Amino acid sequence: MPVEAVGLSKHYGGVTALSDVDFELAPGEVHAVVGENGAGKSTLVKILSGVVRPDSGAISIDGTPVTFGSARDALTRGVALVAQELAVFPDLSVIENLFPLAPIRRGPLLSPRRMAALAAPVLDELGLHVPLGARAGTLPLADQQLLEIGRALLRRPAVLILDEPTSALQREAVDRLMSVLRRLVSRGVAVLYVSHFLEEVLRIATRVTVLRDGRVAMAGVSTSTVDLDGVVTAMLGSRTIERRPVTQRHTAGTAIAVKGLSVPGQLTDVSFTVAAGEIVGLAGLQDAGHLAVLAALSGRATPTGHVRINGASAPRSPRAAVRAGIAFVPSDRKRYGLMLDKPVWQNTSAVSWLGIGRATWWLRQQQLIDTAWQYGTRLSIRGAPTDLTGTLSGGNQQKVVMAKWLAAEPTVILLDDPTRGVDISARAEMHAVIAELAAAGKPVLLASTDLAELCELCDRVLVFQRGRLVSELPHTELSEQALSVAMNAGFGQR
Ligand SMILES: Nc1ncnc2c1ncn2[C@@H]1O[C@H](COP(=O)(O)OP(=O)(O)OP(=O)(O)O)[C@@H](O)[C@H]1O
Repeated sequence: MPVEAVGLSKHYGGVTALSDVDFELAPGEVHAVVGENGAGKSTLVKILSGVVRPDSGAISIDGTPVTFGSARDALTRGVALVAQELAVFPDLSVIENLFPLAPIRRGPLLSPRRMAALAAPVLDELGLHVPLGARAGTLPLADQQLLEIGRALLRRPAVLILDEPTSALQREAVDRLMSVLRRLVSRGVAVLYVSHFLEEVLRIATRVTVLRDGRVAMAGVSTSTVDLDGVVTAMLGSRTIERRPVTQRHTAGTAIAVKGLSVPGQLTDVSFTVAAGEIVGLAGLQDAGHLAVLAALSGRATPTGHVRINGASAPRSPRAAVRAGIAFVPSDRKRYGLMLDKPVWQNTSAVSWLGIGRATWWLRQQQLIDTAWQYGTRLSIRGAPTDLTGTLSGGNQQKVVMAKWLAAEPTVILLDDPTRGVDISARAEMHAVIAELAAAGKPVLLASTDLAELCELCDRVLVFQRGRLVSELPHTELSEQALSVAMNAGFGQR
């Protein structure tokens, strides 16, 4: 057994993140850890990889007790972590990110040519084809995620810990990662895999452990003896997921009209309309142009062409978009979404604040905290309005991003992977909220790497390839299979 943990506990102030957790990971297995947002998954993997020290409990590797002083300490013992929050160095190049210790260990072993030679097969295996000299911060989120995985693989770990490795990845990249993991496992590597994609988990993992409220609710059960229902029941305990029927919507009038929209290098001559109350999906592989549509409509790109949003022209900046009532919920919460060093309530009121001015903002503090409670309860955010946002679990942070836009009562909703890293019950709740916004007559544009999400929510989906709008699937024709085919079909169908 390379890793054996007994009685791990971790408290943050009054919050119990992990309580008396036993966990084992064998060579040549993928052991998945699942649970709702805030269940303690990241805390467990951070302890096992030396990032966080437990309050109590013991860890042994190959039967030898270990105490990790740091992540580097764990690395020297063969334990590598790909953390949930991406930690690429944005100003360093791809190759510098892959070999962050190279400047310290200078010498013939790590000459630039040698580094490139070592990196090439790993990046190839992962399907990450980017110039080695490119600045990591300029890469799309999915490539940054692959870059981090590549960095961990180059360490040739005996134990590889992946915390939500596929949250930004398209299906093809996920499939490639699965093949890589299968190869690693066949070589005897032990893999700990944390994910909210339960089907993916049951596909790749040999065993699954479920955490609930910091405790083990299902311990290392073989995936051949448990199904999706069993895992979900263990995750939720006595609770059930409330799936409220999607409110009947009446779409009327054109709310968004786009004609000949282009963004240099990203989008070419795209035209479509969205009715009030309609949810229109945007789908495409990486760099297909669908995200450029959101950027153009939210003031984050300078487009050419003709745009009318509720009768007004396209906003020229993110601030102008906010003032025009256009909400943009990003997938990259670290970069665009949140002030992590501020309490939750300041984040949830950050957008409304732009409209009401700083002085009033302070005067209305209690009211804003109440609003944060209200949305926190609605989206089941685990954490109080006064908690620092950075102390919330990843999925709960994503819910705060959503809450801050809801609190601003927007008139146009633009969403980019809004449920990334969010657990199944919160996902259902967020879907209900999106459907309600549409039912209230708001136009919604939804980009998502989660094809099931597009099928569940959208009235129709626009499919993009290489900067062009190539097809449109009405609700009646929507399926994950159909979407996948449309996204991958040869360029220029139209
Ligand atoms: N640094 C911290 N300070 C305070 N509380 C924390 C800290 N880190 C985690 N917590 C709390 O511990 C609990 C468990 O968090 P953890 O990140 O382990 O959950 P998780 O299962 O990984 O959730 P998610 O699926 O959202 O990533 C949460 O209530 C979280 O708010």
